[in-house]
Amino acid sequence: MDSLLFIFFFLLTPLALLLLMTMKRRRKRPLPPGPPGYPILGNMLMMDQLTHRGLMRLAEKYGGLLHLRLGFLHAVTVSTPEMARQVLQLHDNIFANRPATIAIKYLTYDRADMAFAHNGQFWSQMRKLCVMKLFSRKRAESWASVRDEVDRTLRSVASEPPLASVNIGELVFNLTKNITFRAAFGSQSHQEQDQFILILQEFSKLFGAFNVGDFIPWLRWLDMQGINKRLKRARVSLDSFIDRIIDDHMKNRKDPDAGDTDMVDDMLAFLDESPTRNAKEPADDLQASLKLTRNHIKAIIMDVMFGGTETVASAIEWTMAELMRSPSEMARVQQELAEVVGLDRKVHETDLEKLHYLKCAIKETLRLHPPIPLLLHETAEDCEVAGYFIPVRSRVMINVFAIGRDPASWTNPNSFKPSRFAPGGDAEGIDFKGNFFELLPFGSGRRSCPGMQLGLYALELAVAQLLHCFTWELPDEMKPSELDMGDVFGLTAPKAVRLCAVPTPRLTCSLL
Ligand code: HEM
Repeated sequence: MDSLLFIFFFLLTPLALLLLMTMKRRRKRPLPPGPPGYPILGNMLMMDQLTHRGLMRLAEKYGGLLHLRLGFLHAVTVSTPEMARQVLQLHDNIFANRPATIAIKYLTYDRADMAFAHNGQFWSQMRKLCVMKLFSRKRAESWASVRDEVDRTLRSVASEPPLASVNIGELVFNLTKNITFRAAFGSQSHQEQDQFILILQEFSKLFGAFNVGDFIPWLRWLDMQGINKRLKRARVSLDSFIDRIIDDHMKNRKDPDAGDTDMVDDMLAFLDESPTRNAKEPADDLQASLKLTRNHIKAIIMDVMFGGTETVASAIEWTMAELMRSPSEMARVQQELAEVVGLDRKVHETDLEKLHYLKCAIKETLRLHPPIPLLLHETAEDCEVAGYFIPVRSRVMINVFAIGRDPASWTNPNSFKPSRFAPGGDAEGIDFKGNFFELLPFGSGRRSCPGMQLGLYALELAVAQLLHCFTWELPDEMKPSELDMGDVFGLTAPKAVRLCAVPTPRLTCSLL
């Protein structure tokens, strides 16, 4: 009896008090508004509405900060510039973690990459490595692969028979895939590239697969969909593929200052088993403190492949599609190209800075079609935003797509009007570097895109060359207004129907 009393007073009473205090605190600060859900399942039956477009519609009804319960998980969506400022600037240290599904944890070697690492020391060192070495401006400028691959794409278009329609979507996806593959691994055989694409495709399917265990943890062990077996197989294929490439690179070490290194070369200096790892010179702070394993290298390479391929490809395709749907805007961009570059040569990188209207058209495309429409973050602790309670480990979805079309921030938000960013336009001076919360295609703050410079370089050069070297007509006498502008939702939001168009050479010089 005595021991029962002891348990009651010394263990249960404090626990009950704690519970009461938490409930009292919670009652003062409600969760953000949201649609009602069912017991245990919460809003899981609304899964098909959790796309950028579905969430934008829900935000119109419930507001810029919206709460959903997905099984045992709290989810919050952010759909206005002001709410985005609150989570990405005011409370950025709380909102800078990343959520990860079972599949993502396994395929990133338990968050050994940068994109899925939680905000902390490891992530900040990885970020330094990426910003200073792997994705630096110097690398962008010396990225011969961008120039070479864009030229190769132009040659392939120029060699099409007259009046043949070109699938621009496929063309530019191949282009960006080749660019990132060469930047990551250097030149490899086509056979190796095809093998790697198969691995990437399986990773992509597994990243997007719905897994009940992510929402109801006690159902994890069941593996009803057989996902665990597929995850193991996918990782074994990646291991054997990249281990071979790392071994080859270790055998043929390159001078890091030679200027022709790829990302694997650059990361070898940080590999724990590397012979140069403990060399006396040069040992900057990062090299002394950051130790990478092969798993880190594999995980970072996957970040680059996923972060840098489809994003850039979909931005090129959307820019071309928006311009083809607005012939007067297309004419203005091509007129600028003719004046700045001249019709007797291709575009040089140094021309890009002078192509102001082309840049406006790209900015307007990124506003209407941000390649990553939902930014996924996770809270590191309980907090309060705009008077609402957001629990720790909530999944946060920042709806950049809805924000870019916010009627309170943009006039005619759904129209394609590049001139809004030009001198005298009502959005003049707004850029996408993360200071203007109404335009966030690259995010803002500590988790914003570290590959922005590289991405923009490939995007601007590809669009400029395609529009300068050719005029484009829609096939089969299709009218611009008939162009399908629907998108599909996944890790990115590319065009649902690939853009096809008929090119006619525009320059007096040969492209072949
Ligand atoms: C048009 C091109 C691109 C767009 C629109 C884009 C957009 C984004 C966005 C929106 C984020 C997430 C921001 C957040 O969660 O708050 C992101 C993160 C990231 N991007 Fe990009 N990106 C592009 C190109 C690239 C390229 C070329 C690379 C690599 C070479 C890259 C690598 C990454 C990585 C590694 C992250 C994760 C950063 C972190 O979690 O700390 N991206 N990008």
